[in-house]
Amino acid sequence: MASESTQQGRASEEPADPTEFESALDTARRQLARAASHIDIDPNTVERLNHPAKVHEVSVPLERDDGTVEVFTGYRAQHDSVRGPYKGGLRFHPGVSHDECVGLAMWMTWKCAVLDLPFGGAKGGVVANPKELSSGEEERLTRRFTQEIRDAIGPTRDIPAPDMGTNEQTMAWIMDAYSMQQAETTPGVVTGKPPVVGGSYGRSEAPGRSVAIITREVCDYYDRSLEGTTVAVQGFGSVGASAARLLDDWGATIAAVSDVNGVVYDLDGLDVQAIPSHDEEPEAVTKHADDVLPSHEFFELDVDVLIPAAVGNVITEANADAIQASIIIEGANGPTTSAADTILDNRDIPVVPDILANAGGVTVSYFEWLQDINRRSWSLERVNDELEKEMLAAWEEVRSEVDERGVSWRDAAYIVALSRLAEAHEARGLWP
Ligand SMILES: NC(=O)C1=CN([C@@H]2O[C@H](COP(=O)(O)OP(=O)(O)OC[C@H]3O[C@@H](n4cnc5c(N)ncnc54)[C@H](OP(=O)(O)O)[C@@H]3O)[C@@H](O)[C@H]2O)C=CC1
Ligand SMILES: O=C(O)CCC(=O)C(=O)O
Repeated sequence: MASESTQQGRASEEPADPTEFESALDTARRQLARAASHIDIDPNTVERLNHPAKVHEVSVPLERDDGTVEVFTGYRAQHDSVRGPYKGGLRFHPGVSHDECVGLAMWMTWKCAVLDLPFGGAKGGVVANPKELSSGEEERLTRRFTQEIRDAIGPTRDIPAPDMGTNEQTMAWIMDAYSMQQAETTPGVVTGKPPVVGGSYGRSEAPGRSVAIITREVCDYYDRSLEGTTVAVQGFGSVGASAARLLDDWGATIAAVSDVNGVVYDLDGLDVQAIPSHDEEPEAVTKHADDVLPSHEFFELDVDVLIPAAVGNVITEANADAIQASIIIEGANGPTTSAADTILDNRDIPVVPDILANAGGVTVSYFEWLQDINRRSWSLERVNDELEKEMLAAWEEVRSEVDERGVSWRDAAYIVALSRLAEAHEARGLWP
């Protein structure tokens, strides 16, 4: 039984009204509360999981190319480490905030647990728009941020990785800055590095590959062949472009892709292999297109599968009723608000959650960490084979919860994750 003071603490942490703006933290807390109600879990463990273990907030001074100094804010939220070192990406984006990092760190905890990886959850970032920084400024910002969080990270403590606005190059700078501070080369401090400095083959495509694998399995589950299935993918970055290209390879028709400026749509199929990804050329989806639909029309497209793979909070109660697709696969983290989740549930539109669908990124990060520890490089074929096995194992666990309990895909994934976390907390004896 929780003490009165804990219950008071809980009440004060209630997420805001779901019809108002919902932060990643609000969504993550609502999802946790809902999933916990399906299983027999100690309320003290749930209360612990409702809060991050630590949030580091740092000021990051940057000397701009013109000699002026601007101070940016950076965060590293560490949610839970009961199953292993903290793990999760770093974002460079103007929308980064304390609460966003905490919500995203919670999702990392569940994601690692769904995949049964020996990691906990973290997330961080810098409140900055990389499109407004020169390459030199981006490098100085990254190195200084690394210096500010150096005591919080490390190969057995907390291992960052890429997320929106960061990439292999960012990770190489972090590895170099950290290694210089430690006076020894430490590849295991970050994952998602270029293979030439200890990165894993296949890491940058891995989250998109897992989205494609799960889309294939979900289509099969609902007796739908990928051949003839039309798919719309929002965002053409590390996640969206790889998912779209693989699904195209596997016979699906990619009818729409989008970037920050809008949507490109052709029901007969787009040549997604020829469109540069965000990393190759930002905003290339719309830059070279003749007809561009406004961004909000993405959710009303007449396609079979929607894959939001850009930013969070895009499927809301304002557009959930207008969705025509019959399956949603979450490529981005937190694209669906709680209110939208309820609407889609009532409309019998399955939403396959981020913590399963895009988990290929952190899974290959785990492979990279193992390769760094062992100083051995795996071939691309081995990485992709092992990823396929891990994703299918997680898919089977989640699918059987859906079949046995009749719960949503999100609740099923949470049940798998929470059961593992509860057992680990109990085994370590951290809780009464
Ligand atoms: N990278 C990773 O390893 C993983 C990332 N994720 C999640 O996937 C999502 C995308 O990340 P990632 O692919 O790495 O990001 P990238 O930075 O590689 O690409 C982001 C893409 O989204 C587009 N975009 C940005 N803002 C908007 C918007 N408001 N509306 C529509 N499109 C937009 C960008 O367009 P433009 O080119 O015009 O800027 C770009 O195509 C995030 O939620 C991230 O947390 C999840 C698992 C792993
Ligand atoms: O690879 C990782 O460690 C984390 C990737 C990530 O940030 C995510 O899955 O959201």
